[in-house]
Amino acid sequence: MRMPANFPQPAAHDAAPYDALLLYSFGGPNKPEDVVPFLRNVTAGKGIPDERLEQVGEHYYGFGGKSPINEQNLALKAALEAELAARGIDLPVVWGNRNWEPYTGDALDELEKLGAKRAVALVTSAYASYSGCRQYREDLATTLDKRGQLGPDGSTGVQFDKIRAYFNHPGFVQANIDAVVEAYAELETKGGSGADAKLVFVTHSIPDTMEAASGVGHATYSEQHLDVASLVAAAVGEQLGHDVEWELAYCSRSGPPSQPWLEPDVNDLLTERAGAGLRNVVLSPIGFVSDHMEVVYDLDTEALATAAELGMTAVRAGTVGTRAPFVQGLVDLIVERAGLARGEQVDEATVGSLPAFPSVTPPLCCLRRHEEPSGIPALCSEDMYR
Ligand SMILES: CC1=C(CCC(=O)O)c2cc3nc(cc4[nH]c(cc5[nH]c(cc1n2)c(C)c5CCC(=O)O)c(CCC(=O)O)c4C)C(CCC(=O)O)=C3C
Ligand SMILES: [Fe+2]
Repeated sequence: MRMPANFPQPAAHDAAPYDALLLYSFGGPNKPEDVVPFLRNVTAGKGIPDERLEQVGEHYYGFGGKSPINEQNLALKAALEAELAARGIDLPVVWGNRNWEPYTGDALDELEKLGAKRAVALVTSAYASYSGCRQYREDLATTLDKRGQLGPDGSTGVQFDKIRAYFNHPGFVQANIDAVVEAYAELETKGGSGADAKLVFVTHSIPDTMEAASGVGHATYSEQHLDVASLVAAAVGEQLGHDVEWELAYCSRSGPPSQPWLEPDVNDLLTERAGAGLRNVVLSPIGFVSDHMEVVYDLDTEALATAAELGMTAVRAGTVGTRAPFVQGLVDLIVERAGLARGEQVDEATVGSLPAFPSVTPPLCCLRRHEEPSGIPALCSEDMYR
């Protein structure tokens, strides 16, 4: 499939009816004392074994107790502000996180200070699953509820809409293509051979139950990744002038060993392929929008060490971060969502074989487990209790 060199740029638009943008992320610790309370926030009631938590804590301590995620979100916020300003769109950007400061509630305080009545939310997760979709929508509803701002009909202090899952938006895909092409060049400078390299896409593993539940009303989490992967591999192959063999692998599994999660783990895949003679690898972290802890630890520290032990030449491609096609694409998505909110016909740009995902999610969309409504309300859906 051919990717457009320049995906279409809409004319400058108003973002009405929105009066603010919520940049909504995961959060991460800023210093060693934050690590344990942060992990408690993340894992509240999720049955992650203590062993795993200690391990994950060590990953953070190895980086001075500080995750790169907060600075990256500030950089994304600045890039979004610059792109909005360049298009003449007056939309203040407010940042909030599910698991660390500034918390969702801090963002709601700020939105109130701005006098915002209707905000559009952008979550820093490109794919739809419980972790990247409903969990954010539940957190928003729960936080409003605690403030007495969630009415039984879903009416809220500030009203929220959300941009759709953007894994198949041309901006996100183009930014990944650019990053992978650069990684192939880097592989050559390290003495590797791009023509012999395998392109290994990597994303966050999730439990099989969460994968199954991610497919209500749309393709599942892994199917979304496979679509992006095949597009990126084909476009990279075209630019490099040779076929690119690729596979999808997973990282950052947690949970008890008895619980099945998506596989293969990236380290296991590398080990197996090395046995079959593979010597050159490009890792492309398509599952992550920036270089946060999973990327700098699970890939740069662990997977690259595995590759080195196996005698491979390996490089890790960049994440989309603040690359221009990605940031421009996000602003296109905000403009698109505003058009939908105004009841206009809009062009929902996509690439690949999957349709644009719904921005108002259908009932039972992206539950943690199949067909088990959690009883937790979730915003930006057709039915907030399902
Ligand atoms: C799909 C997915 C994304 C990608 C989408 C997205 O980007 O949002 C993501 C992102 C992130 N996950 C993060 C951190 C953690 N995730 C954990 C645990 C879990 N993640 C899960 C899934 C995902 N997680 C799941 C199914 C669990 C099991 C518990 C549960 O069912 O919820 C745990 C607990 C310990 C552990 O088990 O690892 C931690 C510390 C950070 C912050 C990193 C930083 O600080 O830089 C980020 C961005
Ligand atoms: Fe996670």
